[in-house]
Amino acid sequence: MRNPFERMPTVLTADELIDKAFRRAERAASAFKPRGDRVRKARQREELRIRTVSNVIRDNLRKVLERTPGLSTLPKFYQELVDVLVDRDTFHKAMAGIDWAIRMVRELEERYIERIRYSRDPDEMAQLRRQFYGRVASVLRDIDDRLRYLNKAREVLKDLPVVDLEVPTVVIAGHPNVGKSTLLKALTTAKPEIASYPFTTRGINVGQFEDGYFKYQVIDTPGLLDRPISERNEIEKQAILALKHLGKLIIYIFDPSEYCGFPIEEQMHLFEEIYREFGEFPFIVVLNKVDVAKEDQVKVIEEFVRKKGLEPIKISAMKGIGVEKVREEIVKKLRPMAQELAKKKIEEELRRYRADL
Ligand SMILES: Nc1nc2c(ncn2[C@@H]2O[C@H](COP(=O)(O)OP(=O)(O)OP(=O)(O)O)[C@@H](O)[C@H]2O)c(=O)[nH]1
Repeated sequence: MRNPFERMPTVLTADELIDKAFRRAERAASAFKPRGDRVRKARQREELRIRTVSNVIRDNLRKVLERTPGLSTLPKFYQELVDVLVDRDTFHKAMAGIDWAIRMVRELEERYIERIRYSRDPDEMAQLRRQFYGRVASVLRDIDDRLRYLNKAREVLKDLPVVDLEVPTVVIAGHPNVGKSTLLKALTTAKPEIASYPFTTRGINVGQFEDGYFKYQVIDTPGLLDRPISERNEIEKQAILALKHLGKLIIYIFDPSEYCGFPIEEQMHLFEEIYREFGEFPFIVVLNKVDVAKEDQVKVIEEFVRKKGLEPIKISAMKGIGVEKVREEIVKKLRPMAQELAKKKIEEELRRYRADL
């Protein structure tokens, strides 16, 4: 499980990169012991400065290009989130700007080295080298806006949630305090990992369990599927939509006891919205806190859910009652997909293995 932007390096501003390269060049020049007459010595030293500046800058920029994934190669889930966070067009222009700068610096390096080689005057060589510095600095300043944009983008992108896209995933929905994280903890064996998620202050909880053959992932999304979608702004809506590329099954939790602080009516309303929004997905409906809920409260919701053609599962996530049933239901609904994903993975490995032979 990895964040695709995990390896993206910090992007220095033009001035930071210029400083770094010039300092490195001075250090190299002062440690260097050239041989030969005065003219030869001067030439070697200036060449070294130019090569060092060019190498430091190009290495640094190349690393940014190499370690930043192409946006269109990302899985759909990440693409949707990236679109919420950064402007693709600006992002691509910034990357193209870096590519241009690398080529320009290389070209200037060759041009000025050649001119220094033809010179026989140490003062002129120093002047040429200073000219080279000036030209390089101006190339970098030309792309300063783009470098700054990429660094800002990096800061938000490296916080994208880390989820396993190769494991069939269940997304838990329902009002705050209905028991979403308690159910996640009861369902999954591992301690849930907290992954950050754009536009939520609390991050999403991710846990996994196995049925003996395959793995399943359960995700609790505080702040996302716990209040009416109609109240969200466009950006939040898109962050919610991204979940469609991740989850393949929704567990909706009701709290008939109303201890969560939301009346049953309101919970039904939220259910309707989420059921409509995620209509293409299978749903498991859970009635939690049956240890404290009143019989008539449970009945009202049961009837409401049955009218939708769904059979609710009564549980107490806290006491572990009914949790096994929920797990069985998840497996029943997602197993074909788990099989399919496992098959694909094996085929992929086989293909790679054959290609290596
Ligand atoms: N009596 C009872 N209380 C429960 C049960 N499940 C959860 N709770 C309690 O309900 C409260 C809320 O549970 P959480 O699991 O934090 O709820 P949540 O939906 O994850 O809440 P948010 O993270 O705010 O969205 C906690 O105090 C739990 O102890 C249950 O089955 N019975």
